[in-house]
Amino acid sequence: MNIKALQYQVAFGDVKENLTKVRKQFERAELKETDVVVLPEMWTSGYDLENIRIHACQDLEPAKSMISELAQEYDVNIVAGSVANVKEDPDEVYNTAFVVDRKGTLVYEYSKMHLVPMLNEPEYLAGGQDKVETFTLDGNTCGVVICYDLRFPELFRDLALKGATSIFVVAEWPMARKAHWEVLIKARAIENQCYLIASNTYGEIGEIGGQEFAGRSMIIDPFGKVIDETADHGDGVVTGRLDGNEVARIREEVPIFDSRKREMYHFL
Ligand SMILES: NC(=O)CCC(=O)C(=O)O
Repeated sequence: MNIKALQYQVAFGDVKENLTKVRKQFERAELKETDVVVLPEMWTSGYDLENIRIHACQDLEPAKSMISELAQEYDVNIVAGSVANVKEDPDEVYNTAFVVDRKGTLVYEYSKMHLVPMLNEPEYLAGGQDKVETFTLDGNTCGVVICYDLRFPELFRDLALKGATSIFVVAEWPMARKAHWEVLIKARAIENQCYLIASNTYGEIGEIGGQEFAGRSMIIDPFGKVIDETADHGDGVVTGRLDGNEVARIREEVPIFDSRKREMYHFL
């Protein structure tokens, strides 16, 4: 699969502007021969949590319809980052990631289970209750997690054991903890011997003195090598070709899945 993960600045609390921005990013990204496009976290609203109910999508709309149109127009699968989203209960807003295939069909949806205390998410958002599952894009088994989830290796192991060979991380990761971002993305790829594809936003977002985000979107191979990365600042696209045979080769060379001792891991 040929992947492009987009790095751009999400507009704070402006859903209309953010929908337009995504269209423009698609126009600029030169998507010929691309199989999957990846967007960052909370891309319709940013972290405007005080007004999140106003900005929230309802059952992923209007974001899903626009993404579905783009998928068909460009003939690509889209790991559509995440959006603030209301489901049945109008009082609960989730941070929901979703994925559509080339036909524009929704193939997967996941609401962030680990809410970030450092960004006040638990005060404004509801935590997702569904277990993460894999989904298939062009015959490849994939998983998606959202930003702070990166700190929970159990989640990644669960996806790897369910067969994921590529895991997408959609993020608005702050500059204050950039060093963790870089190390953890690589660690999750190495320990699960799979591709990690991470899309982050960058720059100061919010009112004056708002949160600064770290950029540095990346694609890492199953041996931990950086295939491509962006700078900390500025719009950019990371590009990589993912090869299922490479995952199998690395897993044979360093056979950690065979060496696991499940019965010894008392916390499981
Ligand atoms: N948007 C996020 O989940 C940020 C996570 C974060 O700030 C951290 O893990 O550190």
